[in-house]
Amino acid sequence: MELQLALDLVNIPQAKEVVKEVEGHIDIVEIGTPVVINEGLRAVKEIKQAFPNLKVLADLKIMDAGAYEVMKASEAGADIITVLGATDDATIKGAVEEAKKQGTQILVDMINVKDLEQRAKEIDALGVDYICVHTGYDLQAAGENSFQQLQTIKRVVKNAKTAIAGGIKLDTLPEVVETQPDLVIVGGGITGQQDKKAVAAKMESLIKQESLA
Ligand SMILES: O=C([C@H](O)CO)[C@H](O)[C@H](O)COP(=O)(O)O
Repeated sequence: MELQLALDLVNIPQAKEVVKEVEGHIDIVEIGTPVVINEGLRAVKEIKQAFPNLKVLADLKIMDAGAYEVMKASEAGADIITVLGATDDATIKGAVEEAKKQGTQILVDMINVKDLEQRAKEIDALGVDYICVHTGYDLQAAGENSFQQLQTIKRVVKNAKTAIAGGIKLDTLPEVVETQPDLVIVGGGITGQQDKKAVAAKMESLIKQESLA
């Protein structure tokens, strides 16, 4: 099980500061969608250059032009790029083919997918690397989470790795790791804390314990 730090509400210098603080405790650093909107793929490039030992995920949430956008993110230094599960298969296939050429990986974000079980099976057959359940900020504000959805994809996904994102905090992490996703994505649960390093270290320890169990 791996831990991904999601950076959403920062600029590039702030992103570097946060990563410097917690880099020993995370596996992947995510350049979040709001950061890409504000700073462009330059954010991916600068973080990869500054932290070459960490994998960098570009959260582009691709909905169209899969191959082209994956190519651009890969050229900027991304190791993993996100595509939305709600899009059509042609976009996902294009993204997967291009990622293979580039030596990068595709994480499909299932945010707002209505028939999760059926769509997860379809997407699993397309050769993606990760399938991720995700409750976005707007539904988190309404008290929702994806813990139940994680159990669904754990049951039906046979090839891809499974991942979960959306509002995970230190106190809810044990419930998440019990279901054994391959990847846990945490943003505000680390970035919103006073002592980010201590929280990331505790999360890492919970995740590694569960991986050994
Ligand atoms: O993908 C995300 C969201 O849609 C904003 O871009 C976040 O990175 C993801 O939800 C993880 O962040 P937290 O919910 O703060 O843990």
